[in-house]
Amino acid sequence: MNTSIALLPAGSVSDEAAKKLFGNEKVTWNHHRLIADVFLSTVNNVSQYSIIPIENTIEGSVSLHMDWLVHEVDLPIQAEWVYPSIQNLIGRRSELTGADGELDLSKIKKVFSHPVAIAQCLQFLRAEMPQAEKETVGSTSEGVRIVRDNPENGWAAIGTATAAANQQLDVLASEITDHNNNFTRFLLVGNEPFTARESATRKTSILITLPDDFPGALHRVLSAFAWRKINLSKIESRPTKRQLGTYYFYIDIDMALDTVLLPSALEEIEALGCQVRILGSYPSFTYEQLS
Ligand SMILES: O=C(O)C(=O)Cc1ccccc1
Repeated sequence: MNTSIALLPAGSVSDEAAKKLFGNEKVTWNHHRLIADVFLSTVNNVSQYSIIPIENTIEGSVSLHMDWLVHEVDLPIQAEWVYPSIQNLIGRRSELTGADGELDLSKIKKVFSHPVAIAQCLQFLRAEMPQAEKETVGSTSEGVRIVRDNPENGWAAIGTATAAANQQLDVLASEITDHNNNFTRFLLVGNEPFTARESATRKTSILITLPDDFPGALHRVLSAFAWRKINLSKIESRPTKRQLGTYYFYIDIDMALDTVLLPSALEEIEALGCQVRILGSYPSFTYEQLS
């Protein structure tokens, strides 16, 4: 049977990244306009896995997606990998040329894209088309589709060169992100382990909620990892959504859950009165590993 995978629409960064992870595997792609539906497809057993962009070099964590992962669903992380986010300005050149026949970006009235893609290109937009309104949509490819369906409005989108080609639009400016070396970290979530590829690197993601009124609790949590020489690659606090000023900590650990020292570290943390939720223990792939 084919593996079925829910993800954002064809031509999105997620779509390109997904093809990199799955290579020549036989896969059925279930595309959705909204990330909520990408998650729900696996929750409802329509897909085996969902593909979630979770963090970006420029923008940091994608809060909406983190919130879905933590609060709305209970889908273990089965793999993570990184993929470059190369963004382009896309539209109809014929609609945006001046009397001299040159491309005139001051004719652009509105730019559509995913909020993370807009955030990656803010300086470019400010310098090149300060007049343009920005409108966020569910994915970069959705923005490109809207521009395709609405000619003669002076609209443009930020998206992949694949989306521009798919929708027969022009790349007006390529590689427009404000910083080079811009990568996005993707998660594969679902109930089945990912076995299509092997990686020597494994990671474990956990959520920790500290007990109330325990001065130094975070210090004690961190020292449970520190004295065992367990490396953490990320720690981020996010609101619990229950009361203003209460947080949980999202922690990525550079180690598989069954590595000797990790279970005892987590036991020590629970003994402090912390709640520990395991989000997954999974292989991690660099871009080079997938190329
Ligand atoms: O909208 C897309 O193309 C996505 O896959 C989400 C996204 C947007 C910007 C950078 C990385 C992922």
